[in-house]
Amino acid sequence: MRGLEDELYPSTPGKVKIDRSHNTINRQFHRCFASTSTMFLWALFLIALTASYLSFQSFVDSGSRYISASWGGIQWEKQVHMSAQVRKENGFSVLVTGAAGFIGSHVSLALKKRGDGVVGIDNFNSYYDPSLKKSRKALLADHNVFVVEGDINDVKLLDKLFDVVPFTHVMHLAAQAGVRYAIENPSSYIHSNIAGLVTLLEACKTANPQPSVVWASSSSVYGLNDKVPFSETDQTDQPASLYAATKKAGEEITHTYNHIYGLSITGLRFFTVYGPWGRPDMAYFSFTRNILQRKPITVYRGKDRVDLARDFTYIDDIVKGCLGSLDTSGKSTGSGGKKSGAAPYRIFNLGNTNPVTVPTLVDILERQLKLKAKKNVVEMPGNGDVPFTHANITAARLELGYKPTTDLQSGLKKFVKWYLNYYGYNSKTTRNLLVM
Ligand SMILES: O=C(O)[C@H]1O[C@H](OP(=O)(O)OP(=O)(O)OC[C@H]2O[C@@H](n3ccc(=O)[nH]c3=O)[C@H](O)[C@@H]2O)[C@H](O)[C@@H](O)[C@@H]1O
Repeated sequence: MRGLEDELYPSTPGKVKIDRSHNTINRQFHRCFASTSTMFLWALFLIALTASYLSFQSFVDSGSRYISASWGGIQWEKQVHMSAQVRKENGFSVLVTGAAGFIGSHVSLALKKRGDGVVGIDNFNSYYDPSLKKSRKALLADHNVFVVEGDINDVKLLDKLFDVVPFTHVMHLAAQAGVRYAIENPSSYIHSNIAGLVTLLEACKTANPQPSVVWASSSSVYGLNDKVPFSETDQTDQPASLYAATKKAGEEITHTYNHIYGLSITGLRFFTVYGPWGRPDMAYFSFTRNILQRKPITVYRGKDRVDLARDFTYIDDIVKGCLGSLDTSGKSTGSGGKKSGAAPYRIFNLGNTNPVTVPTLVDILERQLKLKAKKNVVEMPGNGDVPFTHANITAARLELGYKPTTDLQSGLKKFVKWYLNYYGYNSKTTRNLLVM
């Protein structure tokens, strides 16, 4: 049997000339020494191998979730400058975080179209297909909006951005979204929704001038609240998911920065936003995909066979609410990290005020796709979901002029049209698919 020592030498007979003239003691000493050093070398080799494997793994992991991109340099600064240029009197220069995301891309485009300067930042993580985010980035580039690839936890990057542009506003939409995914990956919610938020607020507080901050909270903060419709003054201390808990924490954290540093803060509780360029992880999107691919969909149902319901809100209505919030945000009062007076702190529901059940959502999609869904109806798992949401939007109507105008049927029609076009269901294929 060949030992470790033998493995280091060629096994082909005749290739090594063995010197048999040594005496036995010498030979034994040599063998013993050689075998110890060989084992030592092997151990070193194995340790090095393991270490490089582990570091490669962590590189792959971090790379796929938060694509590390390079930034900086004259050309880069020029792009940031150009993108931030304001093209109307009293226009804003807005830093939009999560700009390659669903809501972020729509808001960025709307701001740019009305003459505000916009710079985006997005980490292009792989929570859902990053190619969709890249397509949104390309669309924004066509409209002269530059999206910086980077993470809101990158202090140096944020400082650099505030150095290059004196942003008047920050529209903070970067987040780890998704209610049920928190079971699988809790730390990503802490990374983006807590640590990232604090890093961003630190940069805002130190910036001179301080920007006004409008940011995305969530209807999920109402958690197990059963008083309908949900009002901003209702209790929000019973979150049903870690996602909701991080959004609720965000409301408290932003309050602190408003109180201590005089940052103007507006938190928007979005209610299940849907529409073209949407998020593939959401029910309306994944149902559409599966129905078209003739795959089954899972429809959750509440206790006692009660249907779940959501106050589904169309993206264009949400964009109007975001712009209205920026327009009415009022100024931050601090400078150099010090507050010099009270600044606005506001929270608004942005919903549709017309909850629709999940089976009705499926019915509408079936009609629009002209295909029957293969439904698996199962009891809602205890993984963070809530049975229904319903927004009271009185405050947003009064203060932001917010008035949703798109019902679920019309909104889904626009979504389906976009979906078929984006995923290449050309008219011929679509005609084939449109058979019940
Ligand atoms: O309003 C909000 O604040 C939240 O809205 C959505 O969360 P959710 O309402 O759970 O949206 P979906 O994941 O699209 O689910 C909609 C409904 O479909 C149901 N559903 C979802 C997925 C599925 O496979 N089957 C199914 O029946 C859910 O239980 C829920 O009742 C977003 O995913 C969150 O990021 C956002 O913060």
